[in-house]
Amino acid sequence: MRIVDVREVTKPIASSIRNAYIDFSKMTASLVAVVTDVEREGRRVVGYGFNSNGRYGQGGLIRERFRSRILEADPASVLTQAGDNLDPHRLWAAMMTNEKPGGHGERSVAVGTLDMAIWDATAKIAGRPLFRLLAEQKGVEANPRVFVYAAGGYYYPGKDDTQLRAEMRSYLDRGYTVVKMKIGGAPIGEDQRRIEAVLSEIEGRARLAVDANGRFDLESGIAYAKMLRQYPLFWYEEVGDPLDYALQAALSEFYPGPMATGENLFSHQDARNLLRYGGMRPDRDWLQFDCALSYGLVEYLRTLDVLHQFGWSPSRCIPHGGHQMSLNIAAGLGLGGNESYPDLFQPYGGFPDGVRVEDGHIVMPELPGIGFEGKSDLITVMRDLAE
Ligand SMILES: O=C([O-])CC(=O)C(=O)O
Ligand SMILES: [Mg+2]
Repeated sequence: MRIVDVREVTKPIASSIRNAYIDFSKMTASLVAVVTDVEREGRRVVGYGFNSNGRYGQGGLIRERFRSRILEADPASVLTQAGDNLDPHRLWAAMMTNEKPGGHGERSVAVGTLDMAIWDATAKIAGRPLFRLLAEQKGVEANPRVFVYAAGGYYYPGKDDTQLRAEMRSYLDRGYTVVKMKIGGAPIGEDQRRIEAVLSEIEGRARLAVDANGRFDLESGIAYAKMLRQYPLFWYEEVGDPLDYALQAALSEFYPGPMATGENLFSHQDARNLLRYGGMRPDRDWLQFDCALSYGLVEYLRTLDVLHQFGWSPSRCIPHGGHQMSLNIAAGLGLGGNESYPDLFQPYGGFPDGVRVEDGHIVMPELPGIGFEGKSDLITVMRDLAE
């Protein structure tokens, strides 16, 4: 049993949307395939992965460093002890050979993308849905019913409050009970008007989260906190620079409601610093680390260990990214849910065909691997790469 090839292609996921920090006019993502020599049900097992929106494709790093480390590793050294499957932990160690600690930048995205494909292959070789495999490995009960919320509410040219309201209403009509919109990309008075427009549209049917995408310094973060705290928001997200833990800690003095952050922290060490120094409150705040940007599930398991040490429940995690990988982690390991972008980043985001959101939850189908084979538009693009 061995990995015979690793392929990467960088795909556009561009759109005209804008958050408080970046526009997505040139956004890309890496799609990767890990090709094995194993056959299951008459088909070669190929694991697939991709990175979440926001950090661009990582073809250069994957092709120049990580692909060759996987292919050059002694095949037996990256299998389980019994030799009956790939071992994602050993493959992770092979990928990270000769990498210095710290500086968790783009490299964590490249490794996270490959790690997704490795876990997909591993679960397919085991013939199980990944969430079942993860629950079994951890000795816990899987829960295939997962909370999901609808992220959108971006700024884009020509969009007014009427369109914003219609967008949010459409998420409610599709079964969501929590919706998210962007703030910090307009003057505070304008954002307040947008928030009130959305709140009056969804009143009684759903809750609203707002996301500043790390735009604010302490002073504007506090000004927004004072404005926002009069509304019953689901959360106030990524207020300041992701690595400015002192800012995050100071904010909690001005914002008693739930806050969320973590999508731009890319290692368990950074996550630990957030818990050590960021003043995050385990009874109400939310952690959004996204394995597809942060060295994958092997690293995410370390992050969950850190959470445990600091007295945090995995149910406080609702990852960024809207991909099926995090849905599997949520269902298998008891996370609080997952992000979803109902109208963006297709075909990568979303759910297998036929999965519907009901009362803010989906139910995972029993598909081997991550479940990409159940999403026809996605698996078509994937198979173009490697089958
Ligand atoms: O707009 C983005 O970069 C995505 C984002 O923050 C989110 O989904 O929370
Ligand atoms: Mg965000």
